[in-house]
Amino acid sequence: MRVCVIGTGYVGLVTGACLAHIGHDVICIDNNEEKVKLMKSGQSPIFEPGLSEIMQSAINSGNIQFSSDLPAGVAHGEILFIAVGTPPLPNGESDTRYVEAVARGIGENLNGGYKVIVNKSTVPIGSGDWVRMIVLDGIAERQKTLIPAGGSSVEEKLPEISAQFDVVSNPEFLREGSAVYDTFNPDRIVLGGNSLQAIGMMKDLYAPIVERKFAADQSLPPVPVLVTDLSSAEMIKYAANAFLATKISFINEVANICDRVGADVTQVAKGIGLDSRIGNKFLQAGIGWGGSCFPKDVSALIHTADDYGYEAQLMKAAVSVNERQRLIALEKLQQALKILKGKTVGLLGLTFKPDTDDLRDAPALILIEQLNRLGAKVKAYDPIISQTGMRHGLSGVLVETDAERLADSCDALVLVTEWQQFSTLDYGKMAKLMNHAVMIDGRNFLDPEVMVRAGFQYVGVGR
Ligand SMILES: NC(=O)c1ccc[n+]([C@@H]2O[C@H](COP(=O)([O-])OP(=O)(O)OC[C@H]3O[C@@H](n4cnc5c(N)ncnc54)[C@H](O)[C@@H]3O)[C@@H](O)[C@H]2O)c1
Ligand SMILES: O=c1ccn([C@@H]2O[C@H](COP(=O)(O)OP(=O)(O)O[C@H]3O[C@H](CO)[C@@H](O)[C@H](O)[C@H]3O)[C@@H](O)[C@H]2O)c(=O)[nH]1
Repeated sequence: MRVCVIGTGYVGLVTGACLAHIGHDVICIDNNEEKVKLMKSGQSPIFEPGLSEIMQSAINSGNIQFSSDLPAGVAHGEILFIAVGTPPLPNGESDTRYVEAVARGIGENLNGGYKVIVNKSTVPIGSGDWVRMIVLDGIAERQKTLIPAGGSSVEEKLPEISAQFDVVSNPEFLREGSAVYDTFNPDRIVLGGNSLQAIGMMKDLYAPIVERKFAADQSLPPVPVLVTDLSSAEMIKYAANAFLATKISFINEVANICDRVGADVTQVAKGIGLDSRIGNKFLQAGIGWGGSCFPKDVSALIHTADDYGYEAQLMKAAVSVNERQRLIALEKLQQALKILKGKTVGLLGLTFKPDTDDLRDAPALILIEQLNRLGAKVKAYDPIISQTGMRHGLSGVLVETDAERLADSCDALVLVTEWQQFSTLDYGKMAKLMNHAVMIDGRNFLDPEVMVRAGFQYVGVGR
């Protein structure tokens, strides 16, 4: 099928590349010319395992094009994905201005056969109908520009724009760091809308994925496809993220109690996770959740509830537990070093999770800010950020090129991101290079006994 994906961030680029890889004819549109240039040269503007390979295979098969030409994209696609960002406004509300710009742009350029406009961005409940309205506005705007010069009556002279379309909500559940894998191996596909034709086209589009033709385990039953109304589809996305974030806040709260009573939260998580009603995923206690989605999506749902006069108490509690949790490493550093002024703290990892270069709402950023406030010097080593350096605009932190340089002269290390590489560092050597060999393991990632043998005073979270 002919597909146009508008917005080539994590979601748009992975979606576009994966759909091209499974045989669709895809054009990816972005208004950032630099990004388009980079993608045209076969390079991915983001670090995401497996993405460059998928992009390259799609480029080689001629199934993918990159462009900043929205009209060309709209003309090309039978299915038009909106995949631009929906960042948070200061009050927690979702900023939908990029979605609005794209929807208007689609309307202004619609002319021709039937199109399905798909909201893949995470958008507030009700946005499906709103997008429809904006597209219609765009069509009306264009129509005005088409009135022939000298036309006296709009009704008389208005040319026909053939613009039949439906809007579908198709929320995205991929995780950064495993986005390509998640796209080919989804737990479910959610389609919201009331047009049989549009839903039928979406099912055709995803058929190879539903039938697990590109899955790691092709013997599994087909991927469940949930067809529902627009608002429920939009709500599913927010509810899924809010539930997962709450689950993490819950285990973090349990970890803080474990710290006080002398229990080990990793054992507790194992013990409760074996209950199939609870499940063992998202029970990793640590320094709190971050990233481009959980914080903004939970806040947006709280804001929506607020708009309807409902106080989302549980979600607000999940957020406040998380805000406190992000400072837990600071508290533990103060317990170990007492005074932080003048001390040097090294951060192992900067990104909000491993296998991504994304620093959006990363717990490391708050730690850097707070350590600076308390007069500590902050250094960091991150397998990806150390390579890409200051392009990320970090301030208040010296980014080192390897873990041993990081350890040199530090008074403590904090493991912030559980990069796999951090399991095989020479911790014995690192401990010797430090002023004080203190290790705050913000992800309970390291083996406490190994750390003690390496010469560290080891401090985990709830263990
Ligand atoms: N990042 C994730 O893991 C993830 C997962 C699921 C859902 N989502 C949701 O998907 C949406 C996109 O997220 P993201 O992280 O990929 O965003 P992003 O910020 O990484 O990328 C957005 C892209 O859209 C482009 N853009 C903005 N305005 C445009 C316009 N008018 N025309 C063309 N391109 C335009 C930007 O240049 C950028 O490349 C958000 O709503 C997000 O909540 C994200
Ligand atoms: O047991 C856990 C699991 C995760 N985290 C933290 O939670 C945050 C989010 O992690 P993860 O969910 O793995 O990454 P994202 O890429 O942000 O993915 C989430 O957000 C996406 C955007 O909406 C959704 O599509 C995904 O389904 C959803 O998992 C990160 O800071 C993790 O360190 C924990 O602290 N403990």
